[in-house]
Amino acid sequence: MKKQVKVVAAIIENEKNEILCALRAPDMSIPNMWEFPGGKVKTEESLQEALEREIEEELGCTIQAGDVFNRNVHEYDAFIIELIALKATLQAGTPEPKEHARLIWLKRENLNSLIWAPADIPAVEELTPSR
Ligand SMILES: Nc1nc2c([nH]c(=O)n2[C@H]2C[C@H](O)[C@@H](COP(=O)(O)OP(=O)(O)OP(=O)(O)O)O2)c(=O)[nH]1
Repeated sequence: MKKQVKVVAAIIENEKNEILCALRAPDMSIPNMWEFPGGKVKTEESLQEALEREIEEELGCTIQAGDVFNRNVHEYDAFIIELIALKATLQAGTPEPKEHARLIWLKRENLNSLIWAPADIPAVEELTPSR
């Protein structure tokens, strides 16, 4: 049976209505694809606690994690992911790519110019204006 992982990811929007996008590094799993930063939820953690911890570790800044925006179950070749995207707001510090290859802020209408990790597509679609 494939391993199942529960992953939280942050939809962080700045004052210019841009959303933070992160490029996975060549040495990460699912390499060279764009994602919303975050990571695996530990058993004792709430979704919000997990996301706040992961963002501190990965981006070196403090966020407040809010409500669930999108949930998607996706089957990769090697594992099954439950990807839970939460809205989040920056509280302190500036996001820096400690593990990612790059970070960029993009307007919603430009999100689909990136190559996203397949599990992220429903969240990207929900964020993207239909016309
Ligand atoms: N953080 C994050 N991970 C995502 C997204 N979409 C997606 O498929 N993933 C996958 C990539 C990873 O395999 C897994 C999250 O693991 P992680 O970011 O905690 O990375 P990790 O180093 O702990 O895991 P791993 O590389 O050892 O598998 O979920 C996303 O939007 N954000």
